[in-house]
Amino acid sequence: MQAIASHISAQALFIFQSILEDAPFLSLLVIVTWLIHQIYKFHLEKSPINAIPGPKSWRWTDIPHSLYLYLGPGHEKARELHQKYGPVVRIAPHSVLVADKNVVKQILVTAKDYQKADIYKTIFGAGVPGLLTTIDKQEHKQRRRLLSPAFSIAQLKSIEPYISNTVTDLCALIEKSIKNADDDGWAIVDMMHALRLMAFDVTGHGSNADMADQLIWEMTQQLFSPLPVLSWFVPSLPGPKLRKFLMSLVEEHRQSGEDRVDVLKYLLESKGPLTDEQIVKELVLIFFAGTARTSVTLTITLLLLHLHPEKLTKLLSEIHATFPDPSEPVTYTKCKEMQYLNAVISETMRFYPIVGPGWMPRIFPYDLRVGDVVIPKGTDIISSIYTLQHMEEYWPNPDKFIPERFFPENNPSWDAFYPFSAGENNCIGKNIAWVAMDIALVTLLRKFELELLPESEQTRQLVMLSTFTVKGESLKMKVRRRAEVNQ
Ligand code: HEM
Repeated sequence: MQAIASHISAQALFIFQSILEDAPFLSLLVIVTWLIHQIYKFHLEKSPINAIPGPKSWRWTDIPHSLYLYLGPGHEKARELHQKYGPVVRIAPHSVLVADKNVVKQILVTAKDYQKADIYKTIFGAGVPGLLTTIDKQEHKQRRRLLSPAFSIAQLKSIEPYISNTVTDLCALIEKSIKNADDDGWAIVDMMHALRLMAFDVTGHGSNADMADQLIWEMTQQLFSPLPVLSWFVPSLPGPKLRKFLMSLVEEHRQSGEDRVDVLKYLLESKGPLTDEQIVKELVLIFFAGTARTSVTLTITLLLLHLHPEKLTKLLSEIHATFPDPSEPVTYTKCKEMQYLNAVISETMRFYPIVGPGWMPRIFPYDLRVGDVVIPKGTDIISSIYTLQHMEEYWPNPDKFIPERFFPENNPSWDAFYPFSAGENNCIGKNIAWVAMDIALVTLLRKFELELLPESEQTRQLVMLSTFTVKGESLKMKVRRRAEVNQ
Protein backbone atom coordinates (compact mmCIF):
# COMPACT_ATOMS: atom_id res chain seq x y z
CA MET A 1 0.00 0.00 0.00
CA GLN A 2 2.86 2.33 0.93
CA ALA A 3 4.61 1.67 -2.36
CA ILE A 4 1.43 2.37 -4.30
CA ALA A 5 0.68 5.51 -2.31
CA SER A 6 4.12 6.90 -3.06
CA HIS A 7 3.19 7.01 -6.73
CA ILE A 8 -0.06 8.83 -6.30
CA SER A 9 0.16 12.49 -7.23
CA ALA A 10 -0.62 15.19 -4.68
CA GLN A 11 -3.72 16.03 -6.66
CA ALA A 12 -4.99 12.46 -6.57
CA LEU A 13 -4.36 12.31 -2.85
CA PHE A 14 -6.33 15.48 -2.33
CA ILE A 15 -9.31 14.11 -4.27
CA PHE A 16 -9.05 10.78 -2.47
CA GLN A 17 -9.01 12.54 0.87
CA SER A 18 -12.14 14.55 0.01
CA ILE A 19 -14.00 11.40 -1.08
CA LEU A 20 -12.83 9.56 2.01
CA GLU A 21 -14.10 12.38 4.23
CA ASP A 22 -17.53 12.53 2.55
CA ALA A 23 -18.23 8.79 2.24
CA PRO A 24 -15.52 6.93 4.18
CA PHE A 25 -17.15 3.52 4.41
CA LEU A 26 -18.15 3.31 0.76
CA SER A 27 -14.77 4.61 -0.39
CA LEU A 28 -12.87 2.09 1.71
CA LEU A 29 -15.10 -0.74 0.52
CA VAL A 30 -14.49 0.25 -3.10
CA ILE A 31 -10.72 0.52 -2.63
CA VAL A 32 -10.40 -2.77 -0.73
CA THR A 33 -12.57 -4.68 -3.23
CA TRP A 34 -10.58 -3.25 -6.07
CA LEU A 35 -7.24 -4.15 -4.47
CA ILE A 36 -8.36 -7.71 -3.74
CA HIS A 37 -9.59 -8.03 -7.29
CA GLN A 38 -6.28 -6.79 -8.73
CA ILE A 39 -4.06 -8.96 -6.52
CA TYR A 40 -6.24 -11.99 -7.20
CA LYS A 41 -6.05 -11.34 -10.91
CA PHE A 42 -2.27 -11.06 -10.79
CA HIS A 43 -1.74 -14.26 -8.82
CA LEU A 44 -4.29 -16.18 -10.78
CA GLU A 45 -2.83 -15.34 -14.13
CA LYS A 46 0.91 -15.48 -13.27
CA SER A 47 1.75 -12.74 -15.71
CA PRO A 48 4.05 -13.88 -18.53
CA ILE A 49 5.45 -10.34 -18.80
CA ASN A 50 7.30 -10.45 -15.50
CA ALA A 51 10.66 -10.17 -17.31
CA ILE A 52 9.85 -6.72 -18.72
CA PRO A 53 11.39 -3.87 -16.69
CA GLY A 54 9.23 -1.32 -14.89
CA PRO A 55 8.42 -0.03 -11.40
CA LYS A 56 7.99 -3.12 -9.18
CA SER A 57 4.81 -1.95 -7.45
CA TRP A 58 3.09 -1.13 -10.78
CA ARG A 59 3.15 -4.77 -11.92
CA TRP A 60 0.60 -5.64 -9.24
CA THR A 61 -2.17 -3.35 -10.25
CA ASP A 62 -3.46 -0.81 -12.80
CA ILE A 63 -3.98 1.76 -10.05
CA PRO A 64 -0.74 3.84 -10.20
CA HIS A 65 -0.75 4.05 -13.98
CA SER A 66 -4.47 4.85 -14.09
CA LEU A 67 -4.09 7.57 -11.49
CA TYR A 68 -1.22 9.16 -13.37
CA LEU A 69 -3.24 8.89 -16.53
CA TYR A 70 -6.50 10.32 -15.29
CA LEU A 71 -5.45 12.68 -12.55
CA GLY A 72 -1.85 13.56 -12.96
CA PRO A 73 1.10 14.21 -15.25
CA GLY A 74 0.88 10.90 -17.13
CA HIS A 75 2.86 11.95 -20.22
CA GLU A 76 5.85 13.18 -18.23
CA LYS A 77 5.74 10.12 -16.00
CA ALA A 78 5.82 7.87 -19.07
CA ARG A 79 8.86 9.75 -20.39
CA GLU A 80 10.61 9.47 -17.03
CA LEU A 81 9.93 5.71 -16.93
CA HIS A 82 11.41 5.25 -20.42
CA GLN A 83 14.52 7.20 -19.38
CA LYS A 84 14.92 4.87 -16.41
CA TYR A 85 13.90 1.50 -17.85
CA GLY A 86 14.44 1.77 -21.63
CA PRO A 87 12.19 1.58 -24.69
CA VAL A 88 9.80 -1.01 -23.18
CA VAL A 89 8.30 -0.43 -19.73
CA ARG A 90 5.76 -2.54 -17.94
CA ILE A 91 3.20 -0.19 -16.39
CA ALA A 92 0.45 -2.56 -15.20
CA PRO A 93 -0.21 -6.31 -14.86
CA HIS A 94 -0.96 -6.67 -18.58
CA SER A 95 0.28 -3.45 -20.17
CA VAL A 96 3.55 -2.13 -21.54
CA LEU A 97 4.60 1.19 -23.06
CA VAL A 98 6.82 1.16 -26.15
CA ALA A 99 8.98 4.11 -27.28
CA ASP A 100 10.93 2.76 -30.23
CA LYS A 101 10.38 4.38 -33.61
CA ASN A 102 10.56 1.17 -35.64
CA VAL A 103 8.37 -0.87 -33.33
CA VAL A 104 5.76 1.90 -33.03
CA LYS A 105 5.65 2.03 -36.82
CA GLN A 106 5.12 -1.72 -36.88
CA ILE A 107 2.36 -1.47 -34.22
CA LEU A 108 0.46 1.41 -35.78
CA VAL A 109 1.17 1.16 -39.49
CA THR A 110 2.53 -2.09 -40.91
CA ALA A 111 1.06 -4.82 -38.69
CA LYS A 112 -2.36 -6.05 -39.80
CA ASP A 113 -3.05 -8.79 -37.30
CA TYR A 114 -3.44 -6.88 -34.04
CA GLN A 115 -6.64 -6.18 -32.16
CA LYS A 116 -7.65 -3.09 -30.18
CA ALA A 117 -7.54 -3.84 -26.44
CA ASP A 118 -10.72 -4.22 -24.34
CA ILE A 119 -10.48 -0.70 -22.91
CA TYR A 120 -12.13 0.51 -26.12
CA LYS A 121 -15.24 -1.41 -25.12
CA THR A 122 -15.44 0.02 -21.60
CA ILE A 123 -14.51 3.63 -22.24
CA PHE A 124 -18.01 4.67 -23.28
CA GLY A 125 -20.02 2.13 -21.33
CA ALA A 126 -22.61 -0.18 -22.75
CA GLY A 127 -24.73 0.37 -25.83
CA VAL A 128 -24.00 0.22 -29.53
CA PRO A 129 -20.31 0.62 -30.40
CA GLY A 130 -19.15 3.37 -32.76
CA LEU A 131 -16.22 3.44 -35.18
CA LEU A 132 -13.69 4.27 -32.45
CA THR A 133 -14.93 1.60 -30.06
CA THR A 134 -15.48 -1.27 -32.49
CA ILE A 135 -12.89 -3.92 -31.65
CA ASP A 136 -13.70 -6.58 -34.20
CA LYS A 137 -11.48 -5.84 -37.21
CA GLN A 138 -14.00 -6.90 -39.82
CA GLU A 139 -16.79 -4.83 -38.26
CA HIS A 140 -14.44 -1.87 -37.93
CA LYS A 141 -13.50 -2.12 -41.59
CA GLN A 142 -17.15 -2.15 -42.64
CA ARG A 143 -18.07 0.76 -40.40
CA ARG A 144 -15.05 2.73 -41.59
CA ARG A 145 -16.01 2.13 -45.21
CA LEU A 146 -19.50 3.37 -44.41
CA LEU A 147 -18.33 6.56 -42.73
CA SER A 148 -15.32 7.39 -44.92
CA PRO A 149 -17.28 9.38 -47.55
CA ALA A 150 -18.32 11.85 -44.83
CA PHE A 151 -14.65 12.60 -44.14
CA SER A 152 -13.16 12.34 -47.63
CA ILE A 153 -11.03 15.05 -49.29
CA ALA A 154 -13.80 15.37 -51.90
CA GLN A 155 -16.33 16.33 -49.19
CA LEU A 156 -13.95 18.87 -47.67
CA LYS A 157 -14.74 21.36 -50.42
CA SER A 158 -18.42 21.34 -49.51
CA ILE A 159 -17.79 21.24 -45.75
CA GLU A 160 -15.32 24.17 -45.85
CA PRO A 161 -17.99 26.92 -46.17
CA TYR A 162 -19.77 25.40 -43.18
CA ILE A 163 -16.53 25.41 -41.17
CA SER A 164 -15.90 29.05 -42.21
CA ASN A 165 -19.38 29.94 -40.90
CA THR A 166 -18.59 28.39 -37.54
CA VAL A 167 -15.41 30.54 -37.40
CA THR A 168 -17.51 33.62 -38.26
CA ASP A 169 -19.81 32.70 -35.36
CA LEU A 170 -16.73 32.37 -33.12
CA CYS A 171 -15.64 35.89 -34.09
CA ALA A 172 -19.17 37.20 -33.48
CA LEU A 173 -19.07 35.68 -30.00
CA ILE A 174 -15.78 37.45 -29.30
CA GLU A 175 -17.11 40.71 -30.76
CA LYS A 176 -20.03 40.46 -28.35
CA SER A 177 -17.62 40.35 -25.41
CA ILE A 178 -15.69 43.26 -26.86
CA LYS A 179 -18.83 45.39 -26.51
CA ASN A 180 -18.09 45.40 -22.78
CA ALA A 181 -14.42 46.22 -23.31
CA ASP A 182 -12.40 48.65 -21.19
CA ASP A 183 -11.26 52.07 -22.45
CA ASP A 184 -8.34 50.52 -24.36
CA GLY A 185 -10.65 48.12 -26.16
CA TRP A 186 -9.59 45.00 -24.21
CA ALA A 187 -12.17 42.43 -23.10
CA ILE A 188 -11.64 39.12 -21.33
CA VAL A 189 -12.72 35.99 -23.19
CA ASP A 190 -12.44 32.34 -22.24
CA MET A 191 -10.82 31.22 -25.50
CA MET A 192 -10.99 27.53 -24.65
CA HIS A 193 -14.72 27.72 -24.12
CA ALA A 194 -15.26 29.74 -27.31
CA LEU A 195 -13.12 27.35 -29.38
CA ARG A 196 -14.89 24.33 -27.97
CA LEU A 197 -18.22 25.77 -29.00
CA MET A 198 -16.87 26.39 -32.50
CA ALA A 199 -15.49 22.84 -32.81
CA PHE A 200 -18.78 21.42 -31.48
CA ASP A 201 -20.51 23.13 -34.37
CA VAL A 202 -17.86 22.08 -36.95
CA THR A 203 -18.99 18.47 -36.61
CA GLY A 204 -22.65 19.39 -36.96
CA HIS A 205 -23.51 19.34 -33.26
CA GLY A 206 -24.91 22.90 -33.45
CA SER A 207 -23.68 25.81 -31.36
CA ASN A 208 -25.38 24.89 -28.13
CA ALA A 209 -23.15 25.91 -25.24
CA ASP A 210 -25.14 23.96 -22.62
CA MET A 211 -24.95 20.75 -24.60
CA ALA A 212 -21.23 21.23 -25.37
CA ASP A 213 -20.64 21.58 -21.61
CA GLN A 214 -22.93 18.62 -20.87
CA LEU A 215 -20.94 16.46 -23.31
CA ILE A 216 -17.63 17.50 -21.73
CA TRP A 217 -19.03 16.67 -18.29
CA GLU A 218 -20.29 13.24 -19.36
CA MET A 219 -17.00 12.56 -21.14
CA THR A 220 -14.98 13.45 -18.06
CA GLN A 221 -16.95 10.89 -16.06
CA GLN A 222 -16.13 8.28 -18.68
CA LEU A 223 -12.43 8.72 -18.06
CA PHE A 224 -12.90 6.63 -14.93
CA SER A 225 -14.74 3.80 -16.64
CA PRO A 226 -11.59 1.72 -17.36
CA LEU A 227 -11.00 1.41 -13.62
CA PRO A 228 -12.78 -1.91 -12.92
CA VAL A 229 -14.79 -1.05 -9.81
CA LEU A 230 -15.54 2.58 -10.71
CA SER A 231 -16.82 1.50 -14.12
CA TRP A 232 -19.94 0.08 -12.41
CA PHE A 233 -20.90 3.59 -11.33
CA VAL A 234 -20.19 5.35 -14.62
CA PRO A 235 -23.32 5.76 -16.76
CA SER A 236 -23.12 5.02 -20.49
CA LEU A 237 -22.60 7.84 -22.90
CA PRO A 238 -24.77 9.64 -23.92
CA GLY A 239 -26.89 10.22 -20.82
CA PRO A 240 -30.65 10.83 -21.28
CA LYS A 241 -30.41 14.65 -21.63
CA LEU A 242 -27.67 14.51 -24.21
CA ARG A 243 -29.27 11.63 -26.06
CA LYS A 244 -32.52 13.60 -26.38
CA PHE A 245 -30.61 16.60 -27.74
CA LEU A 246 -28.64 14.53 -30.27
CA MET A 247 -31.77 12.67 -31.42
CA SER A 248 -33.51 16.01 -31.99
CA LEU A 249 -30.46 17.20 -33.96
CA VAL A 250 -30.69 14.14 -36.20
CA GLU A 251 -34.40 14.79 -36.73
CA GLU A 252 -33.84 18.48 -37.42
CA HIS A 253 -31.14 17.68 -39.99
CA ARG A 254 -33.38 15.20 -41.74
CA GLN A 255 -36.05 17.84 -42.14
CA SER A 256 -33.77 20.72 -43.09
CA GLY A 257 -32.73 19.02 -46.34
CA GLU A 258 -29.80 20.49 -48.25
CA ASP A 259 -29.13 23.72 -46.39
CA ARG A 260 -26.69 22.36 -43.77
CA VAL A 261 -23.61 20.72 -45.24
CA ASP A 262 -21.69 19.22 -42.32
CA VAL A 263 -20.44 15.84 -41.09
CA LEU A 264 -23.84 14.90 -39.70
CA LYS A 265 -25.43 15.41 -43.12
CA TYR A 266 -23.01 12.88 -44.60
CA LEU A 267 -23.59 10.45 -41.74
CA LEU A 268 -27.31 10.62 -42.44
CA GLU A 269 -26.73 10.04 -46.12
CA SER A 270 -24.28 7.16 -45.69
CA LYS A 271 -25.24 4.21 -47.84
CA GLY A 272 -25.24 1.63 -45.04
CA PRO A 273 -27.95 0.76 -42.55
CA LEU A 274 -26.96 3.20 -39.77
CA THR A 275 -29.75 3.41 -37.20
CA ASP A 276 -30.47 6.67 -35.35
CA GLU A 277 -29.01 5.06 -32.23
CA GLN A 278 -25.76 4.35 -34.12
CA ILE A 279 -25.64 7.87 -35.54
CA VAL A 280 -26.05 9.34 -32.05
CA LYS A 281 -23.23 7.13 -30.77
CA GLU A 282 -21.00 8.23 -33.66
CA LEU A 283 -21.78 11.86 -32.86
CA VAL A 284 -20.66 11.34 -29.27
CA LEU A 285 -17.49 9.53 -30.32
CA ILE A 286 -16.75 12.14 -32.99
CA PHE A 287 -17.01 14.72 -30.25
CA PHE A 288 -14.60 12.77 -28.04
CA ALA A 289 -12.22 11.79 -30.84
CA GLY A 290 -12.44 15.01 -32.78
CA THR A 291 -14.24 18.08 -31.54
CA ALA A 292 -12.62 18.14 -28.12
CA ARG A 293 -9.17 17.42 -29.56
CA THR A 294 -9.46 20.14 -32.22
CA SER A 295 -10.46 22.81 -29.71
CA VAL A 296 -7.83 21.75 -27.15
CA THR A 297 -5.12 21.75 -29.85
CA LEU A 298 -6.18 25.23 -30.97
CA THR A 299 -6.22 26.48 -27.37
CA ILE A 300 -2.74 25.10 -26.72
CA THR A 301 -1.50 26.65 -29.99
CA LEU A 302 -2.71 30.07 -28.82
CA LEU A 303 -1.09 29.49 -25.45
CA LEU A 304 2.27 28.44 -26.91
CA LEU A 305 2.31 31.30 -29.44
CA HIS A 306 1.70 33.83 -26.69
CA LEU A 307 4.37 32.26 -24.50
CA HIS A 308 6.78 32.60 -27.49
CA PRO A 309 6.08 36.10 -28.88
CA GLU A 310 8.88 35.87 -31.47
CA LYS A 311 7.09 32.90 -33.08
CA LEU A 312 3.79 34.77 -32.98
CA THR A 313 5.40 37.72 -34.79
CA LYS A 314 6.68 35.39 -37.53
CA LEU A 315 3.24 33.87 -37.98
CA LEU A 316 1.58 37.29 -38.10
CA SER A 317 3.97 38.37 -40.87
CA GLU A 318 3.10 35.28 -42.86
CA ILE A 319 -0.63 35.95 -42.35
CA HIS A 320 -0.28 39.58 -43.47
CA ALA A 321 1.78 38.56 -46.50
CA THR A 322 -0.76 35.90 -47.52
CA PHE A 323 -3.86 37.99 -46.84
CA PRO A 324 -2.79 41.64 -47.31
CA ASP A 325 -6.41 42.76 -47.76
CA PRO A 326 -8.14 42.41 -44.33
CA SER A 327 -11.51 41.85 -45.99
CA GLU A 328 -10.31 38.88 -48.11
CA PRO A 329 -11.98 35.65 -46.92
CA VAL A 330 -9.65 33.05 -45.38
CA THR A 331 -9.67 29.92 -47.53
CA TYR A 332 -8.09 26.55 -46.86
CA THR A 333 -6.51 26.56 -50.33
CA LYS A 334 -4.38 29.54 -49.27
CA CYS A 335 -3.83 28.37 -45.66
CA LYS A 336 -2.50 25.03 -46.87
CA GLU A 337 0.37 26.86 -48.59
CA MET A 338 1.35 28.75 -45.41
CA GLN A 339 4.52 27.01 -44.30
CA TYR A 340 4.89 28.73 -40.93
CA LEU A 341 1.22 28.32 -39.95
CA ASN A 342 1.29 24.59 -40.54
CA ALA A 343 4.68 24.26 -38.85
CA VAL A 344 3.26 26.02 -35.76
CA ILE A 345 0.31 23.62 -35.55
CA SER A 346 2.50 20.55 -36.16
CA GLU A 347 4.96 21.69 -33.50
CA THR A 348 2.06 22.18 -31.05
CA MET A 349 0.89 18.63 -31.74
CA ARG A 350 4.46 17.32 -31.31
CA PHE A 351 4.90 19.26 -28.08
CA TYR A 352 1.53 18.28 -26.63
CA PRO A 353 0.02 15.32 -28.52
CA ILE A 354 -3.55 15.07 -27.30
CA VAL A 355 -3.54 11.29 -27.06
CA GLY A 356 -2.43 10.14 -23.60
CA PRO A 357 -0.02 7.30 -22.72
CA GLY A 358 -2.86 4.88 -21.94
CA TRP A 359 -4.60 5.26 -25.23
CA MET A 360 -4.40 3.20 -28.44
CA PRO A 361 -3.50 -0.12 -26.77
CA ARG A 362 -3.13 -3.02 -29.19
CA ILE A 363 -2.94 -6.77 -28.64
CA PHE A 364 -0.86 -9.03 -30.89
CA PRO A 365 -1.39 -12.77 -31.44
CA TYR A 366 2.40 -13.33 -31.39
CA ASP A 367 5.46 -12.18 -29.38
CA LEU A 368 6.91 -8.82 -30.35
CA ARG A 369 10.64 -8.13 -30.02
CA VAL A 370 12.03 -4.71 -29.07
CA GLY A 371 15.84 -5.00 -28.95
CA ASP A 372 16.58 -7.60 -26.27
CA VAL A 373 13.10 -7.48 -24.79
CA VAL A 374 10.35 -9.86 -25.85
CA ILE A 375 6.77 -8.72 -25.29
CA PRO A 376 4.64 -11.87 -24.97
CA LYS A 377 1.58 -12.25 -27.17
CA GLY A 378 -1.66 -11.06 -25.59
CA THR A 379 -0.05 -8.09 -23.80
CA ASP A 380 -1.69 -4.64 -24.08
CA ILE A 381 0.94 -2.68 -26.04
CA ILE A 382 0.67 1.10 -25.87
CA SER A 383 2.66 3.31 -28.23
CA SER A 384 4.36 5.99 -26.15
CA ILE A 385 3.66 8.88 -28.54
CA TYR A 386 4.57 11.73 -26.18
CA THR A 387 7.92 10.12 -25.32
CA LEU A 388 8.68 9.38 -28.99
CA GLN A 389 7.89 12.99 -29.88
CA HIS A 390 10.28 14.19 -27.15
CA MET A 391 13.29 11.99 -27.90
CA GLU A 392 16.45 14.03 -28.50
CA GLU A 393 17.63 11.64 -31.25
CA TYR A 394 14.55 12.40 -33.36
CA TRP A 395 13.74 15.93 -32.19
CA PRO A 396 16.82 17.94 -31.10
CA ASN A 397 16.03 20.26 -28.13
CA PRO A 398 12.72 18.45 -27.66
CA ASP A 399 11.53 20.71 -24.83
CA LYS A 400 11.81 23.85 -26.95
CA PHE A 401 8.91 25.11 -29.07
CA ILE A 402 10.56 25.35 -32.51
CA PRO A 403 8.05 25.34 -35.41
CA GLU A 404 10.95 25.69 -37.88
CA ARG A 405 11.94 22.07 -37.20
CA PHE A 406 9.00 21.11 -39.44
CA PHE A 407 10.44 22.90 -42.50
CA PRO A 408 11.34 20.28 -45.17
CA GLU A 409 15.00 21.39 -45.22
CA ASN A 410 15.28 20.40 -41.53
CA ASN A 411 14.19 16.82 -42.30
CA PRO A 412 11.51 16.35 -39.62
CA SER A 413 11.31 12.78 -38.28
CA TRP A 414 7.84 12.03 -39.62
CA ASP A 415 8.16 8.41 -38.49
CA ALA A 416 8.41 9.61 -34.87
CA PHE A 417 5.35 11.86 -35.14
CA TYR A 418 1.86 10.39 -34.63
CA PRO A 419 -0.60 13.04 -33.35
CA PHE A 420 -3.35 11.50 -35.51
CA SER A 421 -2.14 7.91 -35.01
CA ALA A 422 -1.52 6.06 -38.30
CA GLY A 423 -2.57 3.00 -40.28
CA GLU A 424 -6.06 1.58 -40.55
CA ASN A 425 -7.24 3.08 -37.23
CA ASN A 426 -5.82 6.54 -37.83
CA CYS A 427 -7.88 9.67 -37.34
CA ILE A 428 -10.64 9.65 -39.90
CA GLY A 429 -11.32 13.36 -39.27
CA LYS A 430 -7.79 14.73 -39.62
CA ASN A 431 -8.53 16.62 -42.86
CA ILE A 432 -11.48 18.33 -41.21
CA ALA A 433 -9.30 19.09 -38.19
CA TRP A 434 -6.65 20.74 -40.40
CA VAL A 435 -9.23 22.86 -42.24
CA ALA A 436 -10.83 23.99 -38.97
CA MET A 437 -7.51 24.68 -37.22
CA ASP A 438 -5.97 26.58 -40.15
CA ILE A 439 -9.02 28.76 -40.86
CA ALA A 440 -9.75 29.45 -37.19
CA LEU A 441 -6.16 30.37 -36.28
CA VAL A 442 -5.61 32.68 -39.26
CA THR A 443 -9.00 34.37 -38.85
CA LEU A 444 -8.58 34.89 -35.12
CA LEU A 445 -5.05 36.26 -35.31
CA ARG A 446 -5.90 38.48 -38.27
CA LYS A 447 -8.89 40.03 -36.55
CA PHE A 448 -7.90 40.12 -32.91
CA GLU A 449 -4.95 40.93 -30.69
CA LEU A 450 -4.70 38.49 -27.81
CA GLU A 451 -2.75 38.56 -24.55
CA LEU A 452 -2.36 36.10 -21.73
CA LEU A 453 -3.67 37.15 -18.36
CA PRO A 454 -1.13 36.85 -15.55
CA GLU A 455 -3.12 33.97 -14.02
CA SER A 456 -3.39 32.12 -17.31
CA GLU A 457 0.38 32.21 -17.60
CA GLN A 458 0.26 29.69 -14.80
CA THR A 459 -1.49 27.34 -17.19
CA ARG A 460 1.93 26.76 -18.78
CA GLN A 461 1.84 23.66 -16.72
CA LEU A 462 -0.81 21.84 -18.73
CA VAL A 463 -2.68 19.11 -16.98
CA MET A 464 -3.15 15.79 -18.65
CA LEU A 465 -6.35 13.87 -18.05
CA SER A 466 -6.16 10.96 -20.49
CA THR A 467 -5.88 13.76 -23.03
CA PHE A 468 -3.90 16.96 -22.55
CA THR A 469 -6.00 19.85 -21.58
CA VAL A 470 -5.58 23.26 -20.06
CA LYS A 471 -5.98 23.42 -16.31
CA GLY A 472 -9.60 24.01 -15.30
CA GLU A 473 -10.78 23.51 -18.92
CA SER A 474 -10.41 27.25 -19.41
CA LEU A 475 -7.96 29.71 -20.95
CA LYS A 476 -9.02 33.28 -20.30
CA MET A 477 -7.23 35.82 -22.49
CA LYS A 478 -7.37 39.56 -23.07
CA VAL A 479 -8.76 40.23 -26.54
CA ARG A 480 -9.24 43.37 -28.61
CA ARG A 481 -9.95 44.14 -32.24
CA ARG A 482 -6.80 44.81 -34.28
CA ALA A 483 -6.29 48.44 -35.22
CA GLU A 484 -6.25 47.68 -38.97
CA VAL A 485 -9.58 45.83 -38.66
CA ASN A 486 -11.13 48.92 -37.01
CA GLN A 487 -10.25 51.10 -39.99
C1 HEM B 1 -6.44 18.04 -33.66
C2 HEM B 1 -7.49 17.28 -33.80
C3 HEM B 1 -7.50 15.78 -33.73
C4 HEM B 1 -6.58 14.91 -33.21
C5 HEM B 1 -5.24 15.25 -32.55
C6 HEM B 1 -7.10 13.58 -33.40
C7 HEM B 1 -6.43 12.41 -33.04
C8 HEM B 1 -6.93 11.14 -33.23
C9 HEM B 1 -6.23 9.92 -32.91
C10 HEM B 1 -4.84 9.84 -32.30
C11 HEM B 1 -7.04 8.88 -33.21
C12 HEM B 1 -6.76 7.37 -33.00
C13 HEM B 1 -7.38 6.95 -31.71
C14 HEM B 1 -7.28 5.47 -31.43
O1 HEM B 1 -7.02 4.64 -32.30
O2 HEM B 1 -7.48 5.12 -30.28
C15 HEM B 1 -8.26 9.43 -33.75
C16 HEM B 1 -9.33 8.66 -34.18
C17 HEM B 1 -10.52 9.21 -34.63
N1 HEM B 1 -10.78 10.54 -34.86
FE1 HEM B 1 -9.51 12.09 -34.57
N2 HEM B 1 -8.32 13.65 -34.01
C18 HEM B 1 -8.60 14.99 -34.25
C19 HEM B 1 -9.71 15.50 -34.89
C20 HEM B 1 -10.78 14.76 -35.32
C21 HEM B 1 -11.98 15.32 -35.96
C22 HEM B 1 -12.21 16.80 -36.29
C23 HEM B 1 -12.84 14.27 -36.15
C24 HEM B 1 -14.21 14.25 -36.76
C25 HEM B 1 -14.76 15.23 -37.42
C26 HEM B 1 -12.18 13.06 -35.66
C27 HEM B 1 -12.73 11.80 -35.66
C28 HEM B 1 -12.08 10.65 -35.29
C29 HEM B 1 -12.68 9.33 -35.34
C30 HEM B 1 -14.13 9.02 -35.73
C31 HEM B 1 -11.69 8.42 -34.93
C32 HEM B 1 -11.82 6.89 -34.85
C33 HEM B 1 -11.22 6.29 -36.12
C34 HEM B 1 -11.19 4.78 -36.15
O3 HEM B 1 -11.18 4.14 -35.10
O4 HEM B 1 -11.19 4.23 -37.26
N3 HEM B 1 -10.94 13.40 -35.17
N4 HEM B 1 -8.18 10.81 -33.76
